[in-house]
Amino acid sequence: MDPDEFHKREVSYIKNPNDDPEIVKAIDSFKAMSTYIAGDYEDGSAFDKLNAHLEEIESHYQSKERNRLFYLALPPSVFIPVAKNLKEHCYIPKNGINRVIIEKPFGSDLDSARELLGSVKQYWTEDETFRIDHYLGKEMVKNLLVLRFANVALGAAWDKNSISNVQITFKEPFGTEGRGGYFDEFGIIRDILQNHLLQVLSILTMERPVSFAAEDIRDEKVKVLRCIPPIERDDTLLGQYVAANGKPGYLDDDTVPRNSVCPTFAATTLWINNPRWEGVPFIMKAGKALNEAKVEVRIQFKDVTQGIFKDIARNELVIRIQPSEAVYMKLNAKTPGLYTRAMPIEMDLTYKRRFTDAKIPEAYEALILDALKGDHSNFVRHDELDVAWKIFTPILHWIDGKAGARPRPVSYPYGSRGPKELDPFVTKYGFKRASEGYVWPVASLASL
Ligand SMILES: NC(=O)C1=CN([C@@H]2O[C@H](COP(=O)(O)OP(=O)(O)OC[C@H]3O[C@@H](n4cnc5c(N)ncnc54)[C@H](OP(=O)(O)O)[C@@H]3O)[C@@H](O)[C@H]2O)C=CC1
Ligand SMILES: O=C1O[C@H](COP(=O)(O)O)[C@@H](O)[C@H](O)[C@H]1O
Repeated sequence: MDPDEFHKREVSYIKNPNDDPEIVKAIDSFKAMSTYIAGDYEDGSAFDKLNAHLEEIESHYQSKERNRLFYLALPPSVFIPVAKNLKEHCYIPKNGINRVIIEKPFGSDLDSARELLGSVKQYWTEDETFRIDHYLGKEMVKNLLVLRFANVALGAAWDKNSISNVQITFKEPFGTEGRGGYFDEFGIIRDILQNHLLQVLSILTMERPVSFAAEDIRDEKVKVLRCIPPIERDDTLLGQYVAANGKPGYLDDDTVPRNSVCPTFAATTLWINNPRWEGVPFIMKAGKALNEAKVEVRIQFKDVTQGIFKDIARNELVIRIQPSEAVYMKLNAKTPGLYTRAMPIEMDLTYKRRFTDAKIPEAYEALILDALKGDHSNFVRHDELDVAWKIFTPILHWIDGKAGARPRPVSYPYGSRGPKELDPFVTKYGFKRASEGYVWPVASLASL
């Protein structure tokens, strides 16, 4: 492929470059040459092909000085050699800026992540390295910082005194669909919880950063993550989907090893040992082949003290990351009319209705632009990764069978909400379904 094609492919992530002079400047200052997608190199000849590519790029750009951004989405086996080759063949040593965006997996446990980090560091400095977690580019994840720190009302209730429990949920309505071979090595915890959901959790719970500077934000994220002890087995529920509703089970995927006990669903509760969050359960749950596509944060506030109101619904703040971004707060209000009766209502910010002409950027679009600008705020720092692996490694080793027999996930039908054990699991941590009897939108009061 003509190396200029790489640039086009990279820039094509940014949908409307001409809308904003800053974006045009950032793109012009970089000729991002290389988008290595894992799929391009998945066969055995991966390394040879990459070498050929690098030579091609090298000869094409030899005489031209330009800044360079490399995007590496590669299987671990070729990752380090490529990082090394890029440094040796394509690096601009003088008067140029070199940056490398790296995709997960960043290792598979604490030791392997440290080894990987160490190897990359031999060639690329922390300043040049952009570890991407595309959840950090999602509009609603970026909004967390503003919601939390630009609203005194929310800030005042953001702690153990007001909050009973928090759920961070990822649901996908499809299974591995022939990609089970890849998935089976990782499982749902490495695929979703250890990175995407933990990133959401850290922004949700960190203290206010001194400024919007990347290091100030990342310092606060690391600080709160360091307060989280490794996940306990008793705080974990693992599931695997089975055939139902005419859809195949996980083990029916030909690329999945027979009798695999890889979890395709996990719910796990994290605890934050600091004065703000002590005792508040943070339940992360993620699964494939579930009943819907949804990623949300559900913050459930405590019950009102008994007295004038009994059996009243709890307040809940829902931050829906996708699909259809929304923030809604469930409150109680008087039903209109002559009598005083409380009913749950919602204060609703649905983006499509409120921001009718807004263009919400794709996560990758926003992040690649950040990398072009050299802004690390929404990329994962090395110590953040280290502490994330500290939290998850013991439970992963248990699941991998490194601490005795491998745990067997409970089964759940394709297209369901998850294992039947899920509702007792979340109830154990104080979750009470606030929506029982909740009608939205309310068409008629008489129906209530
Ligand atoms: N802006 C908007 O679009 C707004 C929409 N609404 C709508 O109002 C309705 C109520 O809102 P909301 O509370 O968010 O949604 P739900 O009533 O679907 O409640 C969601 C919560 O209850 C759990 N849950 C769902 N079904 C069951 C079940 N059968 N048994 C036990 N637990 C269950 C879910 O768990 P899990 O996630 O694990 O399935 C989740 O924690 C929804 O239809 C929502 O779309 C309300 C306000 C604003
Ligand atoms: O990183 C991953 O994320 C996707 C889900 O991303 P989203 O932007 O569609 O929410 C998931 O399907 C994939 O398994 C995982 O590797």
